[in-house]
Amino acid sequence: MTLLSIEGLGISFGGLKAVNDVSFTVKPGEIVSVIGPNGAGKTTLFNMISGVYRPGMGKVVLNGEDVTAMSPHLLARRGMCRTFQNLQVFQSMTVLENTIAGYHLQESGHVLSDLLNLPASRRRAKAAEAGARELLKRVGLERAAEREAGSLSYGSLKRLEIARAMALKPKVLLLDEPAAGCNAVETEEIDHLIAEIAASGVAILLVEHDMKMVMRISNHIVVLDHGEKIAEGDPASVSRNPAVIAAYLGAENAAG
Ligand SMILES: Nc1ncnc2c1ncn2[C@@H]1O[C@H](COP(=O)(O)OP(=O)(O)OP(=O)(O)O)[C@@H](O)[C@H]1O
Repeated sequence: MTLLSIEGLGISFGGLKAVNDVSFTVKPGEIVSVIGPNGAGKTTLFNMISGVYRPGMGKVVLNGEDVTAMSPHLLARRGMCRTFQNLQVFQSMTVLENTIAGYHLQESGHVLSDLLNLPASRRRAKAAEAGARELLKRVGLERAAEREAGSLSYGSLKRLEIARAMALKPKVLLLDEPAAGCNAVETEEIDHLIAEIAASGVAILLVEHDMKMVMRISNHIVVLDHGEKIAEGDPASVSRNPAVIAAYLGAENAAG
């Protein structure tokens, strides 16, 4: 069963086709990665899928519903959440407070009862805290709950960001470079976390530069070059695909 369907997505900036006619699907529990050389269009594609950019062409279909260009907030309510390449955690809040903030993104319409501190709002706050502690356990940060987020290692911050997105109980989780800036040990911890989240039935869509990680954890890989999808398949077939090898070598030669 397809959960997320990307159908012919494209966008141009000025005359440049940053992404052109890209299609693929993601199933529950599957880890799909989007790779490609610098400037291939990965971030732009992610931004279209997650409602940050309005596509010039094509559709994003989530659970059978056309959600193209829907705001990130509405997408989250329908079960699609994302993390960002640059960490979006609140550095001066505790790890627990940051995770609880994830829960509040989900809610609206409770402002008055929260201001008046009514019983229902106290119940919600308690439930959010219990849920947040549970999530922190899942990402291995339960013992850091009361620490200021700013004092965490980079790898822990990345895991905190995943915990915060998980507070929204996503069916699809979009991860933008979850291992960027992490050392080998931290990357492996994030590997395990992503695999565990996928095993629980969440569909994962990943943009990541760490090729070893991509090859280790992906079920399916979509390769972009100059905005076009040039290949897709399992890690083994993609890594020996001549078009993929040429794209990466071409990018290396251009850089060198
Ligand atoms: N807002 C924008 N306005 C104009 N051009 C843009 C914009 N965003 C991206 N581009 C261009 O679109 C192309 C694709 O960029 P994008 O950042 O999506 O690539 P990428 O694969 O994510 O690259 P990287 O691996 O370096 O992050 C590039 O040529 C880039 O310069």
